[in-house]
Amino acid sequence: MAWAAGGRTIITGVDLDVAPGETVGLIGPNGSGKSSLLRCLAGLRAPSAGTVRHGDEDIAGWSARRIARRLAFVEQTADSDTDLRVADVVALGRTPFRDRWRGVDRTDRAIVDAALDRLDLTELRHRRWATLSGGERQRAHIARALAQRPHAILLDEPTNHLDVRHQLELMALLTGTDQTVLVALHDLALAARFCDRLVLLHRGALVADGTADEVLTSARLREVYEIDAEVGRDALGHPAIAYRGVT
Ligand SMILES: Nc1ncnc2c1ncn2[C@@H]1O[C@H](COP(=O)(O)OP(=O)(O)OP(=O)(O)O)[C@@H](O)[C@H]1O
Repeated sequence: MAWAAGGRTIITGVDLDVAPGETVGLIGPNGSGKSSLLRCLAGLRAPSAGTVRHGDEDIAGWSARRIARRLAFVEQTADSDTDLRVADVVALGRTPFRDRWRGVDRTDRAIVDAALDRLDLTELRHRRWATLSGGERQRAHIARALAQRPHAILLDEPTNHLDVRHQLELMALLTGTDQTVLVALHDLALAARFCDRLVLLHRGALVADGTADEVLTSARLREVYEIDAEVGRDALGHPAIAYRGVT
């Protein structure tokens, strides 16, 4: 699949197959194409070559509602200018499943409550959006995505506003579901620890795809991120990267 914009090819020849239930970490430097690829996969951008398939079907021509019944997308700058309360924002995740004349029913409410609980937002459910911190908003957007009960969930840097506890909780939640997860992350150690598989983008191309040990090598970090780093394990045996500096 490829995607071009502004007279430039931004995603070039990416061939990516994600198995049901897999948690894939999408990594790569600033501008490598992670958000662009996620937008194509979410049906927000049409590929200039190739196809995006969900299951066996090409999603070209699918309505936004049909896509939202299959997959949820949490964008990086997913800020909403709204006066809604937290629970109402999360309930927006049920919109693709409601017909026009029916309000939120008991099933929807139970799904919203469960999503609020999983993101540690139950106490904030009545708070107005404008009063939330950045991390609380980020968690509410993720809860909204979970309320869609999607087959697949795409997340663009979902941990960038979260404190360490909420980062760990979110990653455990994402890897603990049977949903297919594709998550763009800048924190390589977090990606290595929690994802089944890492996909590395560089200048719009897929340059490595495999386990963390296969993808995160000193040589590749030097080549792609232009950093001098040592890849190893921390005292607990989790993946760790020691950064010496830039090359
Ligand atoms: N609509 C557009 N028109 C022109 N160029 C674009 C457009 N969208 C993205 N780009 C460019 O494509 C490249 C990839 O951008 P993208 O946002 O996908 O990168 P990224 O890997 O998500 O970066 P970051 O880590 O900084 O979020 C960048 O150079 C960006 O400026």
